[in-house]
Amino acid sequence: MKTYKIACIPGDGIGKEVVPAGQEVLQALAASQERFRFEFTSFGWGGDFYREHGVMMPADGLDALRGMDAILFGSAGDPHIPDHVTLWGLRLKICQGFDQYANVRPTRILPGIDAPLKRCAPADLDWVIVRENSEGEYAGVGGRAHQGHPIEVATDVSVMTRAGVERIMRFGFRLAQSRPRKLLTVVTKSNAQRHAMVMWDEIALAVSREFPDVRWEKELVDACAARMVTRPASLDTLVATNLHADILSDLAAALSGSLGIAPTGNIDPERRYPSMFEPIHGSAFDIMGRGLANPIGTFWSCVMLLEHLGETDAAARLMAALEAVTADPALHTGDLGGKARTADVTAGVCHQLLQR
Ligand SMILES: NC(=O)C1=CN([C@@H]2O[C@H](COP(=O)(O)OP(=O)(O)OC[C@H]3O[C@@H](n4cnc5c(N)ncnc54)[C@H](O)[C@@H]3O)[C@@H](O)[C@H]2O)C=CC1
Ligand SMILES: CC(=O)C(=O)O
Ligand SMILES: [K+]
Ligand SMILES: [Mn+2]
Repeated sequence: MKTYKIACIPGDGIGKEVVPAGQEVLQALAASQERFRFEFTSFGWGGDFYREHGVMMPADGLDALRGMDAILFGSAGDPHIPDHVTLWGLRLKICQGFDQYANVRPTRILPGIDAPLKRCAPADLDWVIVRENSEGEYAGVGGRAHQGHPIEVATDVSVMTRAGVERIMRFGFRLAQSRPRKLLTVVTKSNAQRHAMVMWDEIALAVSREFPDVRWEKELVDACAARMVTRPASLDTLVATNLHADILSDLAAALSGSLGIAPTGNIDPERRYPSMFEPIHGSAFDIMGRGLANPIGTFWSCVMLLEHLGETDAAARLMAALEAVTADPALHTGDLGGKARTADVTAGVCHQLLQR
């Protein structure tokens, strides 16, 4: 029997609630079959670690993760530490350190979920957003000088490289090609951003020639946001920059019912390093520590983790189990208008798995 080594990094806030829930569900899945087992290693990195050691994770933390088959992540973000310190000290350190350049964010309206768009049937919203995850607006390049003085200056420079854009475009086209509609929307802003985004468009055109069977189009990001609301069925696969896709994917999650359902994979497509799976939401300061967090986004991220490991049957079983749970309004958490707690939803999914 195979053993997969999984690193669990709950991080902060509701990450500490949803990652253990994800582990419980993966454990139930493993117990229900004979093909594989999991060996979990938990890392207590994040805000508490920062208070004790002055850093979000140890300097050699990446070495501890390097030999893992995958990483299950919660959230970086603590109410008492600046957000840029927590995010850069943990999540971005891992994403950049392991060059997880493709961030994949599927969105669907799951069974039983009351999504907010009145003219959008569940079948009308089935998207995957591919987010560039290594450079662009979150390259980390910039600086601040003369702090507090009237002449203070601060920059966050968006950096795009030909290599970085080519690889994410190729990933986006390949993903679009693997989906039934073979349709890719390249999100851009090349009217106002006249250098890097123009290169982005040119590279999209060049890479498109490698995929003659994929229909593709360009859409400016502002219009794309509107189109997600007015014509959701016209979209399928999207590729966008780090910042654009960050914002569009929270919108996508909300349009599908809640930020609490949406999953993501921070993928190294070349498999040089472990990939990292997490719900797209953050620490949710307003509900943390109370057992109210929706764990579905984490469970769906576990489905993506299993697909990445090549365990497609197990992934499909877990997806079916969590869809059976969303179909039952008695198992909806507060973000979905229900009264269930994290533990109820988790028990519900485990129960489904043991039945299947
Ligand atoms: N990948 C990561 O580590 C991320 C970290 N963050 C960090 O998290 C902190 C809080 O950020 P916010 O902007 O407030 O975003 P957030 O995603 O934590 O919360 C936004 C809203 O959605 C709700 N929500 C989110 N996930 C939920 C769930 N699973 N169940 C029920 N309700 C849920 C929250 O209660 C809140 O009202 C910040 O420090 C931010 O930097 C934010 C996003 C991603
Ligand atoms: C940090 C953040 O908002 C994200 O990873 O989506
Ligand atoms: K997260
Ligand atoms: Mn985000």
